[in-house]
Amino acid sequence: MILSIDAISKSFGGVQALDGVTFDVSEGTIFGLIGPNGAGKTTTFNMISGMLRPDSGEVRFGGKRLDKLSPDRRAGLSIARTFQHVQLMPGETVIENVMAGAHLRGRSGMMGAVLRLPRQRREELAIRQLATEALTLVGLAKLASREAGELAYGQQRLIELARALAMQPKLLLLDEPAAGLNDAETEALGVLIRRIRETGVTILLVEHAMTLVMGVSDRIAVLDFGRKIAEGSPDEIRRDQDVIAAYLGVPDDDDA
Ligand SMILES: Nc1ncnc2c1ncn2[C@@H]1O[C@H](COP(=O)(O)OP(=O)(O)OP(=O)(O)O)[C@@H](O)[C@H]1O
Repeated sequence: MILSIDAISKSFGGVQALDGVTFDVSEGTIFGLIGPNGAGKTTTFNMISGMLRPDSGEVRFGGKRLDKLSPDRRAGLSIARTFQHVQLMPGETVIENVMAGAHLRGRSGMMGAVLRLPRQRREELAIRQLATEALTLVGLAKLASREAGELAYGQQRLIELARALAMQPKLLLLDEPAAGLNDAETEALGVLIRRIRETGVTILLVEHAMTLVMGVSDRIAVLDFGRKIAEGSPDEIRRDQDVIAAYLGVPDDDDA
């Protein structure tokens, strides 16, 4: 298992956002995390990306405890994420935005900049190359020198995705990547997400667009009121009575 979520719980004041959620993600697969509004998807996502720590439970990546690591140590791990809302530098070119992702993993620090210029030049070229490959994968290579802020919204989301890919992640966390996209763009995104998996990247997908999740995920976990109510293949999830009830808003009589 590349990622193991083991009995994580989290409350915010009086709200139990997560209550003992457990699931495992196998390497090289696409794992969908779904659930109605307020189910705890973002909270789970933020615990994997390191923005939040669980009150209890463990998050392990490649066997290492993520929930114990400082933000600095996490930065060295091969986990990249995209955001629900586009976070680009609109005045910079497309490729500069993507290179900003790769820069995070560049090894020349301040001293390197002063003492080893040639090496830094080499790194710069390598980063540019990584960024170009990422842009090619998402289909934006031709727009590399355009200003990011000038592109259409759907393309800006792809720049974000390319920036995450330029980090060469083993695990890619996608937070509602289809938000704001039209049907054709969402379909194209599905093809792209599968293509990214083919390069060996493991993907965790939090998404409301059901057709996308059902179409690309190898496995899906469903959260409702902070608990996992189902896990399985897209077909199993589609037929699951608890899942159907949760989405239809049928009152939960579990605690009878
Ligand atoms: N920082 C916070 N402070 C207080 N309550 C929070 C905080 N973050 C989340 N919550 C609450 O925790 C619960 C789970 O929220 P979360 O955002 O994880 O759900 P979600 O499944 O991502 O929902 P959505 O689909 O609407 O984004 C909700 O009741 C939410 O109001």
